[in-house]
Amino acid sequence: MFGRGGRGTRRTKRDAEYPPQHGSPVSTGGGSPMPVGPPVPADCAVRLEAVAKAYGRGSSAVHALRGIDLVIPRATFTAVMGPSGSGKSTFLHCAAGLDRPDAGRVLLGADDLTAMKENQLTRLRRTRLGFVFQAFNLLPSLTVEKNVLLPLRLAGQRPERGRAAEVLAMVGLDRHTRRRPAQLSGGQQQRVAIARALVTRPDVLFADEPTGALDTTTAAEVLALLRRAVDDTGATVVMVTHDPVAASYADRVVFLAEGNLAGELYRPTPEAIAARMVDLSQGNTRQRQAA
Ligand SMILES: Nc1ncnc2c1ncn2[C@@H]1O[C@H](COP(=O)(O)OP(=O)(O)OP(=O)(O)O)[C@@H](O)[C@H]1O
Repeated sequence: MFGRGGRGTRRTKRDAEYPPQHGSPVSTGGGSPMPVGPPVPADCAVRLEAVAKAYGRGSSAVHALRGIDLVIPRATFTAVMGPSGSGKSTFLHCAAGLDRPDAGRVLLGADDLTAMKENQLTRLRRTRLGFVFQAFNLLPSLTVEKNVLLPLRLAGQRPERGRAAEVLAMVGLDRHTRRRPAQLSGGQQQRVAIARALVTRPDVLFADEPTGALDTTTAAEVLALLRRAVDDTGATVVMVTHDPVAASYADRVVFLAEGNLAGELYRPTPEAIAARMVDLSQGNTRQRQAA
């Protein structure tokens, strides 16, 4: 199993390197109207360029994302936060190729997701991305091992049992390979989901409220696992959360408000994140009152 590093011991050698001090900015500057940006840095896992997405049309359109420019470096843990309705889910769906932006580009490494056909996108999601959701989404009729091997089967790769054993050992569940999901606790099910997301060695693991259904102690174990996946295996994790404590496990917290980037914090405390969230929520309330 990954060690139980906890939040007190989670900093690594990357502390000296991230955020970058010179060149290769992490935010790309905001507001560039052109989808053609500077060359993609070699260590860039995901890059969003002027990404915009609206639901509906005309005066009733809801502008969920209003031109997001963001670089997510490899082997980093990014949390995405913001008030309800600020665009977090839309951001995650666009960044992970689950939804198409109306404008702008999303690059996974050097590959432009927004230029891909649907079948290419499906293949890319199966082979190069991992997903963890609040509701675990395990198949109840399959054993733990078969759930973990499923992405390899779907990607047309050999379902190597050795690889399943490896990722299940990472998450501390190597003795539970033959159980069914219903025979596991919620925290254990989420650990299986993390093993499943890591089995293909994805370029990026996207997590949508991964601790939303867990108690505080179990949530801390799951977050420590995500942290260790970054620190020990060089995974790149992007996580949407409402929880400042969960977000404090990340290297960087990116804030959204009304579909715009609204700042970022590096290696913040839960208190600093909560304070920023209060500011953003009050801003939202003031804007609603002024409207
Ligand atoms: N399918 C849809 N049709 C119409 N409007 C939508 C749709 N999906 C999202 N929206 C709207 O887009 C905006 C951004 O939604 P999104 O779900 O991305 O926000 P969020 O920050 O994830 O919210 P929450 O924290 O409440 O889950 C909201 O105003 C929402 O009502």
